[in-house]
Amino acid sequence: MFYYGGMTIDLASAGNAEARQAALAALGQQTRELIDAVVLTEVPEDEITSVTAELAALTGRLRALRRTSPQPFEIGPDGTPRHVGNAVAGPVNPHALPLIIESTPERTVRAELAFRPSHEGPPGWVHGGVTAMIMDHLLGHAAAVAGSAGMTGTLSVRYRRPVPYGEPLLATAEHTRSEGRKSWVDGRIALPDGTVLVEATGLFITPSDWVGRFDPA
Ligand SMILES: CCCCCCCCCCCCCC(=O)SCCNC(=O)CCNC(=O)[C@H](O)C(C)(C)COP(=O)(O)OP(=O)(O)OC[C@H]1O[C@@H](n2cnc3c(N)ncnc32)[C@H](O)[C@@H]1OP(=O)(O)O
Repeated sequence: MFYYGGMTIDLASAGNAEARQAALAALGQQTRELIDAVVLTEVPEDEITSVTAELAALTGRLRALRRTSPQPFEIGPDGTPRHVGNAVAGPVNPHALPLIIESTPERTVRAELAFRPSHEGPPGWVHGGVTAMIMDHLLGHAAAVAGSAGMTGTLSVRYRRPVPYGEPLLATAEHTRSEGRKSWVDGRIALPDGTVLVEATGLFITPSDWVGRFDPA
């Protein structure tokens, strides 16, 4: 079942929805590769102009039919959110890394990741807004798997060291406490040797009309 713009949709009756999502995910990945190719290209100007014209034609083909509502969203029985269109974790969204998040039996979360050249901020390093976005999402995911799915109320980020792109990193987060609809979550992005690069703390608030709707089994 998917929660979709206020409706619940039964996938079995949604035809080949999974095959379509797989095709969209492949398009998303190809587009990520395109973005990095654009950022890094050194081809001659006439080739850039030619590729730009081809991309304009391709864009027109995709625009021929457009959806007008959000992509489906669901929270699985273990509290894991799934939102294929999400800007951080959605496989069909080329803006997303995508962040692939695993939950531990203790309901902490972890994600191995590598930023891309298109995430550059300071020359040679990842943009601080991009790492904050990753932290926001991972902390929100940790709140959800702890049974406290909510919207970000506040996010505090401490940038301890510059973050490289193109290198394997590990992001982790854990729910620390809840009071009513408010939940606090801590997280970090670190090098494989454990050196912490970014630390974050977030307050997530469960909107009143979500209470009980997304409780994990
Ligand atoms: C669809 C299901 C999704 C599931 C999520 C998992 C997705 C995966 C991960 C995705 C992760 C990415 C996630 C994203 O990107 S979420 C996108 C970024 N965040 C937003 O857009 C949030 C926008 N704000 C709101 O929607 C509302 O203001 C919220 C829902 C936050 C509260 O509105 P609500 O009407 O419910 O609140 P209330 O007035 O009854 O107050 C209640 C209590 O909270 C306290 N308070 C209120 N606001 C703040 C604040 N900003 N800081 C500190 N405290 C605040 C308030 O003092 C009170 O405390 P107390 O007096 O009781 O002590």
